[in-house]
This record gives sequence, C-alpha cells and structure tokens, in this order.
Amino acid sequence: MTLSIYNTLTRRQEPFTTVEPGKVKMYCCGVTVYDYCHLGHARACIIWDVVRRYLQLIGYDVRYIQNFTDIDDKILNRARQEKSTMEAVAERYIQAYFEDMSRLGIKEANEYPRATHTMNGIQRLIHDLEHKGFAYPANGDVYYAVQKFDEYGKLSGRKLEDLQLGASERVNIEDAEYQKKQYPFDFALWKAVKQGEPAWESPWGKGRPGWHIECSAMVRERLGDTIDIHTGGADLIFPHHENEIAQSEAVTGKPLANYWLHNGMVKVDGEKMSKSLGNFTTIRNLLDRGVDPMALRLFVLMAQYRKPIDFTDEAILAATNGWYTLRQGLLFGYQYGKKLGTGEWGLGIRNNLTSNTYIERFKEVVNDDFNFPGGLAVIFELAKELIREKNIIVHQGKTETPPDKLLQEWQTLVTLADVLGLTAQLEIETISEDALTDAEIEDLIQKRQEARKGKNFAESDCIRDDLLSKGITLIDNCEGTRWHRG
Ligand SMILES: Nc1ncnc2c1ncn2[C@@H]1O[C@H](COP(=O)(O)OP(=O)(O)OP(=O)(O)O)[C@@H](O)[C@H]1O
Ligand SMILES: [Zn+2]
Repeated sequence: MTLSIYNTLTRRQEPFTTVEPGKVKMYCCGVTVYDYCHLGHARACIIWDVVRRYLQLIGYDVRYIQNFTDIDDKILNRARQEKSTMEAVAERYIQAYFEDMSRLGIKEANEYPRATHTMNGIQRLIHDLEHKGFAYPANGDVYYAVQKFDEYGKLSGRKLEDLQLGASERVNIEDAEYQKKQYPFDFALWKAVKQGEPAWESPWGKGRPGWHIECSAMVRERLGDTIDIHTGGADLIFPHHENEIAQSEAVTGKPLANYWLHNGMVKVDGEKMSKSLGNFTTIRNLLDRGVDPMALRLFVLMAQYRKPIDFTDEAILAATNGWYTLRQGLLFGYQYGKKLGTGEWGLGIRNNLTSNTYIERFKEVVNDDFNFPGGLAVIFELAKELIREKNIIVHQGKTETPPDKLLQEWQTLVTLADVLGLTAQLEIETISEDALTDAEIEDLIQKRQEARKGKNFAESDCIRDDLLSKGITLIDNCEGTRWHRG
C-alpha cells in the first residue's frame, strides 16, 4: 500500500500525491506566544514532527514551515499585566518554545516566520483582496466579505445560512466591530490602531493585522500559491483554516493546500486543554516532575492522531512503562554489541539499513493514514525480541542467535524508533570510557552550527543525534546552543 491520508477538505482518505514529484511543502499553524506550551501543543508538535520524519523516510524532500503568532490581544493583555511589552512577552515564550521542543526531540522547522516580520506580505494580500472585491475598509479596519467567496464553508462543512441560524446568542450587536461589518460573519483582515497598542503604517491607516491573514501571507511568501499539506489542531478548522482558504484562494484562484490534516485535541476531563481555559499542564512542568520526554512522545503516538486523547496520570504511567520496555531494546546494541564480538555497534547505524520485512511492515501500516500506533506495534515486537535475547545472554552468558541477525534487528529497531523520534540515551556510567570532553562537545556544536548555516540539515541532525546517543542534550535558543549531560 502506498501512502494515503485522510483529508479534512474532502472528508475522505486519499492517495497522497505531491505538486512537485518527490517534494512536500508543508505548513503548520504554530503557537500564539503568550505562555508556556502545554501538552496540547506538545501533541500537535510531536504529530507533525513525526509526519515530517515519516515522509522523509519514504523518500520525500520536505520543506516544513511553522509560524509564531507574535501579535494578538492575548499577548497584549499579558504585556499589560506584566507592565512589559508585546515584543518582550513574545520573545520570552518563543525562546521557551524552543527549549521545550528541544527537550521533546522535535526537529526544527526550516523556517519560523513571525506575524510582525510579515507585514509587507500581509498588506499585499489585503490589498489584492480589496482590489478583487473580497474586502472592504471600514473606519480604519478592513474586513473580508465572506458572502463574496462562493466556497466559504467548504473545509468545515458550515454553511453561512446555518451560522446565521445559530448566531443570535453569539453576535454582540453592541460590539464596535459588529457595527462596522457589512455582514455579521465578515472577519477582520486589518484592525485600526487602539491607544497604547503597537501599530504599523498601512494604506488603511495605522493598525495591525487580524490573525487569519498572517498564515495566508506566510504560506504565499514562503511556499507559494499551492502547498501539499496544511496542518493544525482540529480546533483551527473553523474559523481559522476556513478563513485562510477564503483569503488565499480568492486572490490566487488556486487551492491553498491539497491536503488538510488536523490533529485531535488533548483533553482534560472531556474539555480541550487550553491556555484560555487555564486547565493546562505545561510541557516543562511535566518533564520537570521527572516524566521522560520519550514517554510523553509515546503517550501521544499510542493514539490515532485524529482522535481526542485524555490526559491522565494513568495514561502517562502506561506510556512510561511502555518507554522502559522500548528503551531496553534500544540500548541492546550499545550494551551487548561488543560482547557479541562484532565490534562497536553504535557506529554507522544510519548507513547500514536496507529494506527488510520489519521496515516493510512498518511502512505498510503507517501508510494507512499515518497509523503510528500500528507502527509502534512493529517496533515493540522488535524490542521484545531483543529483550528476550538480552535475558538469554544475561542468564546463559551467550545466545545461539547469529550476531549479524541481532545487529540487523537492533539497527532496524533504532532506525524505526528514530522515525517516531524515540531515541534512548546511554547512562553516563556506561559511556565513561569514551565520554567526550567539554571542548570536544563545543567543537561538534560549532560544526553543527556551520552545517545549519550551510542548510545542511541532514548533517546537523546527525551531529545532534550522535551527541544525544552519547548522553549530551542540545538546547537551541536565540542566543545559540546550550548543552547538558544526561
Ligand atoms: N488541547 C490541544 N490539543 C491538541 N492541539 C492543540 C491543543 N491546544 C492547541 N493545540 C494546537 O496547538 C497549536 C497552537 O495553538 P494556540 O497557540 O492557539 O493554543 P491554545 O492553547 O489553543 O490557545 P488558546 O487557549 O489561547 O486558544 C494549534 O495548531 C492548535 O490547534
Ligand atoms: Zn494558521
């Protein structure tokens, strides 16, 4: 079976094809930066990270862009509460984002555009919409006229007539915005400046962009008119993604994205985990309590990505137990490779892997709409096989299974687990003989920096992963790269 994925737009599972052969352009709606990331964000980031890694495994060259919404009422409120500025609040939480995601082993996007750095693209798009009759100015604001876009509602399946029926309790007719709109469901592309708020010059007067327009502008600027995959949480289908489609497609006349993918929500007692609702556990809080980042990854990957999942202590405990099992399998080669007499097993994992039945089974199952739980079952089968061998070695001193077979199984396990971002670190004691010095680590970080500058991300990832396998964790932030052992 080749890859087929469920497309929210068509409500069907479809064979995956790309605009350009062998290349995937992928855009993911990122976080609004006014607080630490919670487990809902962790789920979204882990799922799209793994989707990206899997597409790479099956041979695609993936260009992955994720934005930061760094201008928004919630950021301004936070800045007011703290007597700080929007920039300072945004910067702090962007930095925190990178720290948290690095702890979870999320690969960096190719670019992280920010709304405040995209003003020209945003204004150009609004101008084009106005020019084509899809937008109208009103007292310094600019609104999108949803009734002008015939296909409005095609993603979410919501029709304007239905919205109208249920609207009476939701629309506040006293609201200043409402008074400026020609139609209640029109939405703001540009908002006139309010006292004390940051603002940019524009043809419509000083002001700032609405939320939806930033993503349309960033996709257009960084990836072009039509991309292959647009992702985000299911909470964004309406209105955010519906509005992105309306904005982009009205201007270009082309599909914004061929496949729309949405992750299910992380819930707490049946309600969406959310910053606004305040019912959230942050990633750093959970990890600082001692939960292994890999257990959190497993918690996410054990569920089908579109289904909601409940965050409970029991679920994290189950994932942690699963991780301890998998970890034993992943460490097998490091611990017993030498003993089995085939040299240092940790070396050259990446280069040695050829197709085999486990890899084919893994692909077969994951090709069915990114069935990661199914892929995990193959991975656990391998891990358990290696643990069985380990027990034989521990109790009998040796195993009858040929070392080459074990080496291949172990390499397969490490490679497939790596596709899901699941990597095991050796305890410091077990590597003390050949532990790197601080200077050697700094040297490798420098090499990685250079590889990144040269856009050689395969090499930079390789250096990071090799360091990780030696118990060294890298944390990237705006000032550079920090590291710690263990
Ligand atoms: N509970 C959740 N489960 C899964 N994904 C989520 C969850 N909350 C947010 N996301 C996803 O994370 C990304 C960033 O979301 P955003 O910054 O708007 O967070 P939020 O917590 O929903 O914010 P707010 O509470 O202010 O609405 C989006 O793709 C969103 O769909
Ligand atoms: Zn978006």
